Amino acid sequence: MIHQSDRNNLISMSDETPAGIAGPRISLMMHCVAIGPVISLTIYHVFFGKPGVGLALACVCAILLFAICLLLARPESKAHQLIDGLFMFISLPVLLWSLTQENMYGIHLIAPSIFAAFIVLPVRLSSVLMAIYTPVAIAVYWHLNGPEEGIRVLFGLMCVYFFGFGLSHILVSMHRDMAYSAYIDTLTGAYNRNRLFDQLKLHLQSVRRGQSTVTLVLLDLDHFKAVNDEYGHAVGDDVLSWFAQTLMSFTREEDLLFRYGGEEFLLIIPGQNSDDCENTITKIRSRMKDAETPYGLDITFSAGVCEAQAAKMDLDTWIECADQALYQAKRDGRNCVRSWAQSD
Ligand SMILES: Nc1nc2c(ncn2[C@@H]2O[C@H](COP(=O)(O)OP(=O)(O)OP(=O)(O)O)[C@@H](O)[C@H]2O)c(=O)[nH]1
Repeated sequence: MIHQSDRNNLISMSDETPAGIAGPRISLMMHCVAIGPVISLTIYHVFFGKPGVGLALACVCAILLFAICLLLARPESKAHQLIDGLFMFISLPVLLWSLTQENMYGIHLIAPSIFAAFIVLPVRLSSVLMAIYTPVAIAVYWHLNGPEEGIRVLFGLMCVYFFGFGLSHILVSMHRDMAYSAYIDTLTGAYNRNRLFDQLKLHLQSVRRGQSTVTLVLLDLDHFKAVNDEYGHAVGDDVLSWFAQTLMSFTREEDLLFRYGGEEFLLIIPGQNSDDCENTITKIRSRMKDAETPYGLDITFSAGVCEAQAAKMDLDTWIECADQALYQAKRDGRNCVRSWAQSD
């Protein structure tokens, strides 16, 4: 089982926007369609007051500027969200203010702007912001036009609010679930190989920059075939699941566990060198020995440890060296840990 905080970090729903998960091109189109009319109306009110060629040009320029800003910022980056936020925080009050003006120019754009906020802002932010903005817009309109008109707008805007709220949550949670099942091995709860190479690359880069020490551990259950043969595949599955979960409960938040193969797991342990790691695995082994195992089976594992060495290693050699150390542990009788430096 991977740590809860890490599951949450895998895809943080509160930071995601429906536009952002659609990919850069669709995202850009959705931003322009969603915010474009709101920008147009804002310029109209602030600079012109009545329609004309100047207004049209200003609107085109504003939307182009907006699109360029977004193109320069990576989707889902903080800069991207800042640009969205900035445009929404300028546009929404202007729309509200327009309700207090003669002819209430902005009334037709209040509903689209609420919807736009749900599409381009992070879900948590848009839910809170629009839960304040929608009643304020209704109250302003009600106050100026009386209860009969007010009730109509109330129904309309509340529908838009709940529709936008529901849609944005559905889209983002569907995306999160998809990303989750793409990264997590369902039997054990450990990460699967899809995420492994990205993480190894990131850690190797930080070692090369001299920023950290990272050690990789390959772990393999001993005589696991015998468990399957003697007790059946279902019991074997329970053992794998127990092993992964127990391992994760004995490691730190920043250690990442991957299911590397059938009964083979890989741990990335940042901040520990080879010796520290050997000690850690030895401690884990003795805690596991005392733990309650499924069906009271005697479960042991062998481990190969390899610290990343900036000058020498690429990804393949790093894993290969850990594999050699694991092979040595198996040759030395199993139920032990060997580090690559020793076995080399
Ligand atoms: N139940 C179950 N068994 C699996 C799974 N994946 C692989 N296996 C089994 O794991 C066993 C691995 O056997 P071996 O590679 O011979 O390893 P071992 O018996 O642990 O022997 P040593 O590693 O040398 O100690 C095979 O019997 C596979 O069928 C799985 O998802 N579930």
